[in-house]
Parts: sequence; structure tokens; C-alpha cells
Amino acid sequence: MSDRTYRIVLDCPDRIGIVTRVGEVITNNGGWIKEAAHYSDEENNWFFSRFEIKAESLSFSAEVLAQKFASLQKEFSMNLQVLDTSRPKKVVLMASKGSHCLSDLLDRWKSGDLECDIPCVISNHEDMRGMVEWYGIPYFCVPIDPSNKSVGFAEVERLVTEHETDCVVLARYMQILPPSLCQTLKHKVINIHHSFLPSFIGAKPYHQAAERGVKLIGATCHYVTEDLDEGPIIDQDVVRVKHSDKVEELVRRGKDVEKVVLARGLRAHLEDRVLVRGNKTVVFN
Ligand SMILES: Nc1nc2c(c(=O)[nH]1)N[C@@H](CN(C=O)c1ccc(C(=O)N[C@@H](CCC(=O)O)C(=O)O)cc1)CN2
Repeated sequence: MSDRTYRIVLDCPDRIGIVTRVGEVITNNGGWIKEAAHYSDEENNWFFSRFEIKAESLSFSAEVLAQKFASLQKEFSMNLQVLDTSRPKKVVLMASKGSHCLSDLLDRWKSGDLECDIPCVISNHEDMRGMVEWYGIPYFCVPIDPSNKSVGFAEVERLVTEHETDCVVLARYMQILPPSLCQTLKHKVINIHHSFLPSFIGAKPYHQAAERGVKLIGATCHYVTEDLDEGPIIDQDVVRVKHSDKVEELVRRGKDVEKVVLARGLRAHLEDRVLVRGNKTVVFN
């Protein structure tokens, strides 16, 4: 028996009857609902929903299923997508000189923990080439010239397009993406910021934290926007630190949190459990 699944994710102005009407479209076509989750944001009068359907219970493709919702979408002013789990998402990883997040994601991918394709890794340095090519993944070094960043980012965009990328992950990639790239890849670029946002935005957050004398440090996985480290948050976590911990200890302890939070956030994205509205997310379990 195939576990191929169609995922329906939607959001719309809240009203009575949304789940019933969506369910009718599914069941009237013989669809078998495996899982469903819903959230009513009463403060903003907005509704979010996610269904998983046994693909084998339907005699047509995800594209055709999406078409069957066309009239409902119009009636309910619905944003709706239908995803087919048989086509793994193409995820391009980007890194600079830090290896901990990149190596963690590559290992999780290799072990099958992260169900996606990784068509290539892009970096602005050569340092990670050996590790990445050990996994049999193409590596592209695209230096970013501080005096003319547009040339490098044009090449990044070309590579992302050429590899039909569904998602870009900044695994401690230490360059600020230009607004044009953020717009082109809206809600498709995931970053791990090494602080518990909104604290310590920008460069060197562990140094900022050490200077502030915090008792908790953390990491934040978020979608990338042109507003640095202020995009919709997907996942976060923290770890305690002591007054006697120097910044080197904060960096050491922080790396473990960064890896876990980035992997958890990416998995939520890959499983289509993250819905974005404005600068906030709904993340279904
Ligand atoms: N458009 C965006 N780009 C990036 C974001 C983002 O939210 N929006 N997140 C950063 C990640 N990051 C912290 O997590 C970060 C990376 C780099 C810098 C920075 O000041 N970089 C300098 C260059 C530093 C160097 O050359 O080593 C710069 O870009 O001028 C701040 C924060 C990733 N990109």
C-alpha cells in the first residue's frame, strides 16, 4: 500500500462551514482523509487548515484536485495549495565558513531523516567543498565582492533557478540577501539566527548576549525577508548559560541549539506544516 499523500493547505477569512465545504469536495471525489488540523485566529478573523489525503483514494493528480477547489476558493477568498508528497522538495543549502549547521543537515539528509532532494550547496567560501562533495552533492563557490555584491547574488539566483529550487536554507550563511532575491524567493528561504529573536538581531549575537549578561541563549529559525532577522518565525529554542560562561562557551552551547532548531524548522516546512500570514506563522504539529 502506498503512503503517497496529497496535502491541502489553506487559509481564508474565518466563517462557519469552511471545514465542511472543504471536506465535501474531498469526500465527493472519494478522497480518504488521513489527518486534518485547523486553527481559527479569532483576533484577526482568519482561518488556517491542513488536510492529508490518501493519494490512492483519488483517481487523479494533485493538480486536478486543486482545480476541483477553484469555485470554493473564489467563494471563500481562500489561499489554497495542494502538494504531492511523491515529489520531494528541492532544497539548496547555503553556508559560509561555519560547518555545524551544514554538516548536521547533510547527515540528517543522508540518513533519510530529512526527506528532500539537495541539488547543490552554494557558499561564498571554499571551506565546505570537501565535506559537501563527500556526500556526492555539487558545490558552487560564489564569492560575494563587498564592493559589488550584485554580481555574486545574480549568480546565486541563477543557480537557484537552474536547480528548480523549492527551498533555500541559510545554514549560517553570513551574507545579507538583497531585497530582490528575498522577494523572488518569498517564504522559500529559511535562516537560522543564532539568538532567541527578537533579541540580538544582526551580526555576532553571542557577543551581544555575553555583553548583556543573559542567563538564556537561543536560536531562531525564520523565513528570510529584506528586514534582517525579522522574518516570520518558524521555530525557536533556548539553553541556560551561567555568569561564568565566556562568549566561547556561549558559542559552543549555542551550536547544539542552532542545529536542532534549524532541522526542526526545515522539517516543518518540508512537511507543509507552516502557514504564513503577515509576519507570523501557524505551525501545525
Ligand atoms: N535579507 C536577509 N539576509 C539574511 C538574513 C535575513 O534575515 N535577511 N539573515 C542572515 C543571517 N545572519 C544572522 O543570522 C546575518 C548574516 C550576516 C550579517 C552581516 O552583517 N553580514 C555582512 C558581511 C559579513 C562578512 O562578510 O563576513 C554583510 O552582509 O554585509 C548579519 C546577519 C543571512 N542573510
